[in-house]
Amino acid sequence: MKAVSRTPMRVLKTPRVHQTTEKHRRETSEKAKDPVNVFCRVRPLQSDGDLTSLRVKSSTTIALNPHDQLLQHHKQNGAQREIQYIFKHVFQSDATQQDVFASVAQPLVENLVRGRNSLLFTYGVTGSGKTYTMTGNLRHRGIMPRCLDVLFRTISDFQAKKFVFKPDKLNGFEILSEEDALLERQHEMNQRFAGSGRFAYRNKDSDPEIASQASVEPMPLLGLDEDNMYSVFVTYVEIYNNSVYDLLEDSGIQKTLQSKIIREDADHHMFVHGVTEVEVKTVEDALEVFQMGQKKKRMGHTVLNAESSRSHSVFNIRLVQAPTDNQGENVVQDRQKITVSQLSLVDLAGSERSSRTKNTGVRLREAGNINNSLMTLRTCLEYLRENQQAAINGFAHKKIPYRDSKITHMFKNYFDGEGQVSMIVCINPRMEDYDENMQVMKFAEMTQEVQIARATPIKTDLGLTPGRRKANKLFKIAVKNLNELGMSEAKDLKVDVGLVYSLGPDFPFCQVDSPEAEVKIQELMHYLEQRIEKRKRLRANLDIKCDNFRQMLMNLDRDNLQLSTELASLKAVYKQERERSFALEKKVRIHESSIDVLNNTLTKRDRQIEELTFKLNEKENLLTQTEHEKEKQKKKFSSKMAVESDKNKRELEIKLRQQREKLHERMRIKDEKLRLVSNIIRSEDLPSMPRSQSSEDLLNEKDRGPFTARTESSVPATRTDIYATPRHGVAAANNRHRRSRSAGDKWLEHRAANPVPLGTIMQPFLKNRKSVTKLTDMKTLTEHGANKYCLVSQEADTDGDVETKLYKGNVIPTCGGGAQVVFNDIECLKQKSPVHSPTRKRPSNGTMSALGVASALPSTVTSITVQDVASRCNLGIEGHSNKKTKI
Ligand SMILES: Nc1ncnc2c1ncn2[C@@H]1O[C@H](COP(=O)(O)OP(=O)(O)OP(=O)(O)O)[C@@H](O)[C@H]1O
Repeated sequence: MKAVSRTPMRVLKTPRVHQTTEKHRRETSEKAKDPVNVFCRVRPLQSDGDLTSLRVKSSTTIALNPHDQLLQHHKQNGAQREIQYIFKHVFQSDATQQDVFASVAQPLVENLVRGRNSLLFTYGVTGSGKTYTMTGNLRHRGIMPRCLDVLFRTISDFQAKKFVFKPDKLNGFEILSEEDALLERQHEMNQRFAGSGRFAYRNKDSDPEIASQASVEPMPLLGLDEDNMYSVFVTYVEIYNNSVYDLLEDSGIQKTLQSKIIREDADHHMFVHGVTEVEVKTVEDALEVFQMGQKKKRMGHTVLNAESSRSHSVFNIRLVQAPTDNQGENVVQDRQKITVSQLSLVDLAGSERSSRTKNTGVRLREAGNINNSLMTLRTCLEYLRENQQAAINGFAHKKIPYRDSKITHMFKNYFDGEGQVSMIVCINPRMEDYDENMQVMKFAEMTQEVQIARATPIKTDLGLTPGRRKANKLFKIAVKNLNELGMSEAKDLKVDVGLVYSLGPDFPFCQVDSPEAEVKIQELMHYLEQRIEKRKRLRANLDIKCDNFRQMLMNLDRDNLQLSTELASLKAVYKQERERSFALEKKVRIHESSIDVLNNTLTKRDRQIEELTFKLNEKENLLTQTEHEKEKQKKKFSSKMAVESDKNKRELEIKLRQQREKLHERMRIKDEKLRLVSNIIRSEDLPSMPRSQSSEDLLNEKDRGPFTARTESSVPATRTDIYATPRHGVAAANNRHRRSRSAGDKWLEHRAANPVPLGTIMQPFLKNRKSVTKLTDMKTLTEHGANKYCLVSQEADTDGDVETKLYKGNVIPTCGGGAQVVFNDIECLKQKSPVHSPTRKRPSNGTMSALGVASALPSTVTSITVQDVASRCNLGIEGHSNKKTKI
């Protein structure tokens, strides 16, 4: 920044920028001072409807404009329309966190690495983005995590082991021996395992917030002294109501933090007495410590009912560095050689006035304290600037009231001493903040004019060879590699990196015109003798080195010669191998081309297989579909068939029932007829019934069927008479089958197996007869060629009289090849029982009783019923032999 040209100033009507004088600039550079770097960051508007009071005119200039209504008010107060301010850089609302870090904080981290102190603070009204800029959030990491990140990346390979540097509680550090540091490390580890101590809670990778904040990859910084060892320490304090609190303090069960005092160390640096300094080895460690501080801060605020924006937060990063020894492996055990540099990151409280926030009570006190501390900061900077200007003009100095506020007291040595100070002015461009922003700008304007002495880098030169650490490291790697290759001579190799080609300190100051000239000359002589001595030593050393070098060169030359010969032979071998390799390559190419061809074929085949598989799949699908269809049809038909068969079954059942009913009906009619017939038969005195319509005729008529001709006219009336003579010449149903009487009738007698012998005077006349006991079908009739049929039935009545009835009929062949019997005569023969009274009794029912004649009649006769007789009488066999018998 061109310090003077960027001094902001009010512009009257037309914007105008003041330029500081050339004299001021020259004097500043002469004293190697730098102005405070003031940057401006404009945050985005919260909503699109918000009015803005600010306009960014260029990368360094902004203009503040009051709104029209406000303008009226300001005009009345004598304010101007537009005021321009110039900064080192203006970050517009779309500037990224990385932009801000790269421009503002990266140079400060570089300072830190080079051993210089820096201070960076954010200033602005509440909600203007101070914390956002300094700390940021998970997605938009602020300056602090980025500083840590870049710092650790830079020193990662050059860090001292933990506890090599130990804070001495007076803002300085001491160096522990390797053994002591190891003990400390073990102690810490024990504490961690035991779950006590400050970092007992620590668990790496446990906090995603920390992990994400430490995940960017900035480029490491330049300017690192690679022969030094580094350690990073952090402190985190809060200034609230003008009291300093240590946010990393291990307060145990106590909830409230104890306020700390600020003290000055031996080098006139201010520090918080008894503050907890935590050594951190990684960025994650550091962020975890910060988070712990944040937690404490929130807890403290809850206890005190405070607001975070009402306190100043100071996060200090301290880098401790010290040179390494001759071998570049350990830190030189000399605390005088330690360099401590510090980067203080300060997030100031909101700068608004108490009148605006309309605070009362505690809040008013807070606001008052904030105002006081910021006012003191302002006053201090103002006085500082005035003093600096007065010093140029030779005027008296004003006493700067650093002690009036903790924040100024803490950073006194930055302003009084040396270092680099930067400030980011955070602006919320909304119209409501116009007045506050004006105040902020005024402060920024004044701050930019304050000059801070540039820190002189501390050179910790021990006279040791620069780069010794790296050389040593490389040498070790080389030895290790040789050992791995099995070269035994590697063990004896030694590296000499400690050679010093320096004649020592500068000549002492000699002024020989003073009274102490003698002493001075003596000192000078002593110095020169030492120098000559040293030179001799160096010469001798140089000679030895030169001899060694020469010897080495000769060895190298010899080796070179040997190597050249080897190389020539190897070249020849190489040539041969190359030719062979060419031949092999050629073969490979041929094989490759054939592989290509095969691959092509394979691809074609694969494609064909794919196509066929596709077709097969299609076919299979079709088949499955057809089968499915078939199955469906089958199911359909089977269900249809089931329905049909059900229907048929039902119909058949109905028909069967009808048939059965019909049959029953016919049976009933037949029974009825038979009953009548049997009644007629049993009637004792058979009156000569007119033959016109006897029951037998009725029966015959019914049973004859369509193929049977009525015999009524041709057959003479049958008379049932116990004395009836046998009749001959029964009319045939079919004239064609009539037999002549002269031929003689052939009788088929159908009787029981053991008939009761007929003891009657009258014997039945059956000439040319054949007896059968069973008549199953027409075969029996036709077999014997009978044309007459006689059914013999024997019954015993209740008096024991045996009655033998002979039912006679003609056998008439039928058209279907069967035969039928037409009964036309009944003969009744009776035997009187000698044991019973001659009184005749009619049988009570149609069944012949076996009582009384049991001994005389065989059992078969007794079982013959009228029904049986009727059914036998009614036997008409017709049709073919395999046809059912018709009844
Ligand atoms: N440049 C920016 N870009 C995006 N968001 C921002 C920016 N600056 C601030 N904000 C947002 O504005 C809000 C207020 O910001 P922040 O807390 O940093 O203000 P502050 O000045 O620190 O306030 P306080 O004085 O109360 O601490 C936050 O939600 C933050 O994310």
